[in-house]
Amino acid sequence: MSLLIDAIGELSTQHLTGEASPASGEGAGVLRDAAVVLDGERIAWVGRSADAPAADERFDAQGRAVLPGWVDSHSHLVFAGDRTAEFEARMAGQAYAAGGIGVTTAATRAASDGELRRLLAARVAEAVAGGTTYLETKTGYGLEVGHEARSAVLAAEAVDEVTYLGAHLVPAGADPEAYTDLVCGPMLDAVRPHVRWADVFCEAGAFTEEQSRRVLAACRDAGLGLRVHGNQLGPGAGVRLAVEFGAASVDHVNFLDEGDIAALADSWAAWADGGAAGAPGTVATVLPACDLSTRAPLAPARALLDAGVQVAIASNCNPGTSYTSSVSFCVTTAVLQMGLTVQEAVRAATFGGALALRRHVGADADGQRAVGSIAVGHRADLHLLDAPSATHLAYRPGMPLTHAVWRAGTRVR
Ligand SMILES: N=CN[C@@H](CCC(=O)O)C(=O)O
Ligand SMILES: [Zn+2]
Repeated sequence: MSLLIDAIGELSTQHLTGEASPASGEGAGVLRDAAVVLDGERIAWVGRSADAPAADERFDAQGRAVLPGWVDSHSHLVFAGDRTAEFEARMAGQAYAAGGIGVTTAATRAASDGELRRLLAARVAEAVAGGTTYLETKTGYGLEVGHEARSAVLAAEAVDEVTYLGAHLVPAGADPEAYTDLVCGPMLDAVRPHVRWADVFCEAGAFTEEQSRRVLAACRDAGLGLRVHGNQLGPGAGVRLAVEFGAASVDHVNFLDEGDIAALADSWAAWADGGAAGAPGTVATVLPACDLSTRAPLAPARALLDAGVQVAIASNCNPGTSYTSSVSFCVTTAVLQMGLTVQEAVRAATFGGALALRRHVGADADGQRAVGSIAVGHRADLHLLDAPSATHLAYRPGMPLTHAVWRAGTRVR
């Protein structure tokens, strides 16, 4: 069954320069008076409305804007409980500290499988309703072999990509070195069949550089892709470790020095913008909602882009630092407060997220279609705004602009 989405006022393709998009013949960026044909789960055609082929059905976009669905490459959705009191204390001037993770860990361990499954499904539904079509989430509120494995299993049922974050916090009373051994050994073995990625919170109050290095090495040796929570609460080793280990992404990046930015930029030196040649480097993932909720200095997204670093924007939805899955809100904030243009922010929240999850091109070894950009053969993940252009995301902050969402060719909102 094919569907022609016609009369699109503005189409943000975000596809790579040089990548085939035969119908349009244009490079990365924006098409006006456009149309897209979906065929099953894939995009079959992209181009001008006037040239659109016939399809089984037609949807009239009535001049509205279409973007790729948001690719949310950083969230922590497997949790129970609430941290309102901690948030209120923070708004009264208290600083965020990693220890709050322990509160959520206790509530999560106490929840039944059914309760966690219900909470997770509701959170995924909220994300989709806001235009997210591809979603990563992490373990990290189990912090014990059985509970981490349970979180991984439940996450794998509900989202597209699962990350093992046993190295989120050393549980109260545990010896840090012995806990790191557990994360690198029995816990990793239990979680491994259910996850594609591993992450470590390399920060004061969480895991030291040496402990983080051990976790990254063990998880790399187990065949997992790597990600790092780094430089969130202060300067530190997270960014450099991420680059050294070839991590796909380092996330937060609030406290960077020139050397950190140079290391990230160097990681992209061999990557051609065409995406066909050279290995991608380490994406810098910024989390604007988290920065606001923790009253942290905003991550230097503008400086990172100017240095040639590929940037992603993600929600970091979690009960401690960022209790929102609204990528639209994050994009708005990146434009209004981080100095990105609208198209830079849209790209970071679509193509950038896909790059951070290494799902940005073609069909990979898993046979999965590319996400995060609109090009022939890619997965048909589209976000139709109730607005004539993506600029309205920043021009009309906070307004409910998600009009329709297609995920793998199916209308989900
Ligand atoms: N920084 C580490 N982890 C989460 C917060 C987790 C929590 O406080 O519950 C984050 O990405 O912000
Ligand atoms: Zn996080």
